[in-house]
Amino acid sequence: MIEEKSLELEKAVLIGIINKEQNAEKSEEYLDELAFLTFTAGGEVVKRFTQKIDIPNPKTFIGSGKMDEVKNYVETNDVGAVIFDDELSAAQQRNIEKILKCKILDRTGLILDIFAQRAQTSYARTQVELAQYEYLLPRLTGLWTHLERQRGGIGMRGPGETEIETDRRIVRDRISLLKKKLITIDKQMAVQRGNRGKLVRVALVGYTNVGKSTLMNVISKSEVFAENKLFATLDTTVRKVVIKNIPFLMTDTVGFIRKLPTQLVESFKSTLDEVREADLLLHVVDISHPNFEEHIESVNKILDEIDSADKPTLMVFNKIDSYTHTTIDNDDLVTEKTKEHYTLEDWKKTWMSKLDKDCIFISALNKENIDDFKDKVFKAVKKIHIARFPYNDFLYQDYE
Ligand SMILES: Nc1nc2c(ncn2[C@@H]2O[C@H](COP(=O)(O)OP(=O)(O)OP(=O)(O)O)[C@@H](O)[C@H]2O)c(=O)[nH]1
Ligand SMILES: [Mg+2]
Repeated sequence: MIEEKSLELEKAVLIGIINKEQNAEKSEEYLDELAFLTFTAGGEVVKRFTQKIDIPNPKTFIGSGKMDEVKNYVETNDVGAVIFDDELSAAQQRNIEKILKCKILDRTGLILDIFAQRAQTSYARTQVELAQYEYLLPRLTGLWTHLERQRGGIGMRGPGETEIETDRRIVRDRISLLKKKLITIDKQMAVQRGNRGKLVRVALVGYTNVGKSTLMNVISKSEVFAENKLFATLDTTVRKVVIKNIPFLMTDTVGFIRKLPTQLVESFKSTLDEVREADLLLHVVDISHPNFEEHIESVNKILDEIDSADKPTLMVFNKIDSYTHTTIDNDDLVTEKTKEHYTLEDWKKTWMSKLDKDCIFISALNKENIDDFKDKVFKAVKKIHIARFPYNDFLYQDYE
């Protein structure tokens, strides 16, 4: 496992940009998420910098004036890591490292670091390690190019070149070894999934930290680890659940995030197969999060990438207990009603008109509306169960 970029108890500075796609407010929200990621990785955010730029500087991402400002801060405040919200090229990362003389991470690197810290089973560790090497490979090339250029011309094929080649070869060998290892595990997992028989499979999906594991624990009386950090779950848990008289399988798995690194999506293929092979998705949403609609979009995008967007889906709006909204005074005739003024009832109406019965509002923590939730899951599972076991529907006589 490569863990050289661990952020344990480190002072960190965040850097984001403001441009046509993301205004100052959006940029701030993205940095909030980056701060939460940093906290999850064990770091402490001491300062944020933003810069208005449409086209990032190809050499240093941000402009030189801003870079001076950051450098000044980093030097006087003993900062250990500078974290960019956007993906840096290998060259940019190297250049910035030279200027700031501290650890430079981008969002992808940070997420990989969290996954590395949190992977428990050897299976999850193998998947993360593969993703880390895939991320490292192009950067390894970049790591050396400045030396190549310095040496220049004749004699360039000296030890530097050999070293890069050796390093690259080692990494490539490792990648192919890990891939082989994963193929073997994948096969075992596929057999395991096959052994589960024809039971209906339900998968909890959703953005990270929305309460999937908490809901799993409520429904299945299991004890999946849940906490207020991102990516608490990396491994998949499958439990047999019985509601009324139908048994089915419920899967809790890794949460999604905006711009989930492609390396991770690929190497977590087998974990995501649980989602791909599910008959029914429970898309859990944290309605108390100001960006929950964007979270839904990110999740849908990833579901689309893994060919699972068309599955029967129940939208589960969780954390209604902590939902808050801004109110407009009765005598205020100026303020326009926007989404931040929506009451929970407004949201219910909005989503019910969009999805009809395929949505439910609950609190997994306070067990609010859990009976209705179970009822909806039961009905959805029953529909699939009947289609699968057509001669077996006498089982449901009591529950028509
Ligand atoms: N207020 C409130 N908090 C909740 C509710 N459900 C879960 N939480 C909290 O939200 C946090 C995240 O819960 P998890 O169950 O770990 O979320 P998850 O979706 O499994 O997260 P990952 O595994 O990291 O993707 C924990 O601190 C929970 O206690 C809820 O209904 N209301
Ligand atoms: Mg979880």
